Amino acid sequence: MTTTAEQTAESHVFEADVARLLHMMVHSVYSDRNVFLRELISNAADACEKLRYEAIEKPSFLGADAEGRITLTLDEENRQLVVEDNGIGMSRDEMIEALGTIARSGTRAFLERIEASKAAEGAQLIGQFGVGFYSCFMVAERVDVISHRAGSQEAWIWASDGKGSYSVSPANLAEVPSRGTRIVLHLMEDAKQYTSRWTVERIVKEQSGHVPVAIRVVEKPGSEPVQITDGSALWTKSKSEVTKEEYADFYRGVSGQYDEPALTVHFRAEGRHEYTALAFIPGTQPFDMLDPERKGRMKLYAKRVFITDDAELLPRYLRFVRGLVDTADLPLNVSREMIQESPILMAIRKGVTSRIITAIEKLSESDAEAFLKFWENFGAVLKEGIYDDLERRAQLMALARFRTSTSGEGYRSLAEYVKDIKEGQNAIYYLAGSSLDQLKASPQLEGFLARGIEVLFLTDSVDSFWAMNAPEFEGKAFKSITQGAADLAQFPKLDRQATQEPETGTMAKFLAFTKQTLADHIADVRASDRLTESAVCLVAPEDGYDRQMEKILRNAGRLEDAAKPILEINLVHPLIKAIASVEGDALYQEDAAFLLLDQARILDGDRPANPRGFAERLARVFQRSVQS
Ligand SMILES: Nc1ncnc2c1ncn2[C@@H]1O[C@H](COP(=O)(O)OP(=O)(O)OP(=O)(O)O)[C@@H](O)[C@H]1O
Repeated sequence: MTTTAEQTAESHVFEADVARLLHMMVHSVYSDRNVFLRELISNAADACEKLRYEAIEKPSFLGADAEGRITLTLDEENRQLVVEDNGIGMSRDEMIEALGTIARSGTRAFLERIEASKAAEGAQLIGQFGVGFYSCFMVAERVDVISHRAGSQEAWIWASDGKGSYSVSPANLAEVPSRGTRIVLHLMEDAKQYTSRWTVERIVKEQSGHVPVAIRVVEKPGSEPVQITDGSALWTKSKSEVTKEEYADFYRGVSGQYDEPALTVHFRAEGRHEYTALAFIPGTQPFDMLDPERKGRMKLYAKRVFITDDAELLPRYLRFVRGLVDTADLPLNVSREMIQESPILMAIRKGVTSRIITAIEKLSESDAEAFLKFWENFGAVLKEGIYDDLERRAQLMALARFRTSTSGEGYRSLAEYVKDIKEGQNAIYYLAGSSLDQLKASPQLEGFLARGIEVLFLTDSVDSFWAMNAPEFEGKAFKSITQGAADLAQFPKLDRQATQEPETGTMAKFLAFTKQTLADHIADVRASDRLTESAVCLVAPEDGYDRQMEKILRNAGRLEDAAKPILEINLVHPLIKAIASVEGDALYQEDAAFLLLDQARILDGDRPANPRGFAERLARVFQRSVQS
């Protein structure tokens, strides 16, 4: 650094989330420190690829130095490791943006989860997050980033000890690379092994052997560079030439995850469109998978030139897939915006989607255990396709697995449901809600359990949407058991003794009284055949939304006035019989009617509509029961 540069160094404070991430990294729960090298190499390779892309429009960016290159210089004496690339480089503003903030969505939620977790689980979470540039502070007590953006007449030095602030100062052009980024790691005492050629070479080959840019090592300052990987792109090889380990290494590089892929799909399409796709389904769930803002991360290459990772190469319901597509059909000088609308890309998207779904289908047939693990990780996202992708709806429904009233700890497919369906049953019954325990305790379920009729338990928020829209599976419509009439009378109860005919006269009067009393709150009161143990429950009217869908829409502020529900009453329940038999005490019966309604609300996980009124009525009824 020159004297002038030091004088003009500005100090900046890290954004709060960066400071938290750095703190965690340094006091680290994360034990595999080697990953910092992969993160830096991956950024360097991305920078080389971005340069190739920008140079299509501005060939002068390449000058006489066209080939992308990453150089690792080891300096044992000064305990330094330098990672240098001749890629696109960063301007001052880009540096401040990229190395002082975290742009990724879901970061705050991630940090909270990790801070609340135990050490071992935390380590795993960090792995899933993809620690990025900041991971170098696991091994370095100080980091200098010297960067020269292609085409710019300025270069900048970013420096930090990772403890809360960093400085940015202009660099002397004569002392910096003509283009690209040099990252100098001043290694901690206990990280000096990263100046050993043997160690570094081993880690690089293991973690980054297939990045598409050649990597060289300079054993000590002044030595000749030795190339250790050739930058040949793995996806251009044929499947038989690639080992499982090579695929796994490549997957880790492209996904930023540290696990094994659950499924690898690698193929070359020929004919109308020519392209190669290499796609992976991760073995574990990324921490931000359900984040609706989360983008897909399939990279698009054109003849091995990286174009963008923003090309929507897959439908949203496959956003957990990682990988790339390389095509010879796109002209390199096409703009990113035009790429989005290109018919070639649409054809590729269709082709890759089909191959991935077919691979998932094959997995479901060949390895039930692996498939269920996949389903537990990604089923909730894949199900969005049942709603979104009409063309593949039937295929996706066939893949779907569910907890049901008869599945126990296991899962059931819709085909299994239909195979075991009761004689005369025309619907696939479902119950939607936010937790399995709550669903299992639902009063609406009782009559179905008593008759041995299977009910799907739907706990993902996307479920209510597709279940309402999916017309049918193998000729059976989907029907929510919290909506409309249950029509269960035609199915005998498993335990026939339980049924008792209610006394119609008194009960009819009681039903009519309740209906009149609660008229402002409910659409109807009727005798229920879906209840066996509970006294009451609420269901939604036949047309409109079911109870869960109403809740989702209301919580999202998208439903002003929910339809009035229907109160169903179990006429053989001792409580109902007792209340109905108290004739001539209108105030008591009115209190009881309101309390029954509130009880049904509570059973649905809601609160009494008027807590004060509820408390007063409850007090009166208690008092009466003690006095009488
Ligand atoms: N060698 C480099 N050359 C140019 N830009 C770089 C370089 N290293 C980092 N950057 C910039 O810094 C940003 C932050 O890097 P970081 O590794 O933290 O996250 P990322 O690469 O965006 O995300 P991920 O690690 O999940 O892929 C990069 O997106 C890039 O813009």
